[in-house]
Amino acid sequence: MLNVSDVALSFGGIRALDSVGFTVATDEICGLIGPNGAGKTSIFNCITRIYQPDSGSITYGDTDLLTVPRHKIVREGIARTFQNLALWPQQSVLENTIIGAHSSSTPGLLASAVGWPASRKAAKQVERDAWDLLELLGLTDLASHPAAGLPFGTLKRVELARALISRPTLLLLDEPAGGLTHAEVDELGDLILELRRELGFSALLVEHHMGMVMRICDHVVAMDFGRTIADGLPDDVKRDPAVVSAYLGTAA
Ligand SMILES: Nc1ncnc2c1ncn2[C@@H]1O[C@H](COP(=O)(O)OP(=O)(O)OP(=O)(O)O)[C@@H](O)[C@H]1O
Repeated sequence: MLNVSDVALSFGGIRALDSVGFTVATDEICGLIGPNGAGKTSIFNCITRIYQPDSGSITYGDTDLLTVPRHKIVREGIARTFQNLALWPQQSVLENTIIGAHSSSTPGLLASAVGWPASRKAAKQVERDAWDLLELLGLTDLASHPAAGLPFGTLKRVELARALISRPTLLLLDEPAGGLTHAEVDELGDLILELRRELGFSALLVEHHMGMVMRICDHVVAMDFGRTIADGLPDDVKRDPAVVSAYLGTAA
């Protein structure tokens, strides 16, 4: 499904990625782990077209993603969440969710502004989808609450709703457990598994929280110094000597 092959990327003299390769199969949750600076965010940014690799290939199904402009990546069925959340503080939970549809909905914003019937119909459908998602995420009661002032764990769920409104087939999750308490991390892990069951998608999960990675991932890829150093079942990758040594001698 997602196939990353031999990807290299440099920033001046810094080799951020140096031959990275892995695949994410349909309906699979794939964890991407590695110490700070290993290149995890850089590979995310290559997949979402923020960075252009120097060499290598990234395909999704039959599509060569390296030929897709950044603003059209959502139309390929790919959506992401952000480490530092990408929400509009003054907008409501419902509005923040609907915003995620605007890069993918047709007709677009211009047609909506003009008020074409087809666009009004599409807008109504998006709103219905948003309500369904809020229910699934336990956010219905907060639909009209501004994002500002909501607890961090709740904002993470709004961020998930914003990404899922475009009905992605591949969800890229950038450190979703960051800043959460242990109990919230467990809840989030359960929620991601439930969302996958209900909606059906593959996910690539960049995460430092090893407990979450081991619990919800079907498959784990480990990186260090811009290279893929291990790839396999979570328990096998956790015990891999190269992974243990990358985490400075402590078990990952
Ligand atoms: N825009 C940039 N300009 C220059 N160097 C960069 C840029 N982005 C990343 N790098 C460098 O590339 C390397 C890989 O960084 P990256 O952020 O991809 O690692 P990471 O595994 O996501 O780390 P972390 O877990 O800390 O988020 C690092 O040496 C980093 O300093």
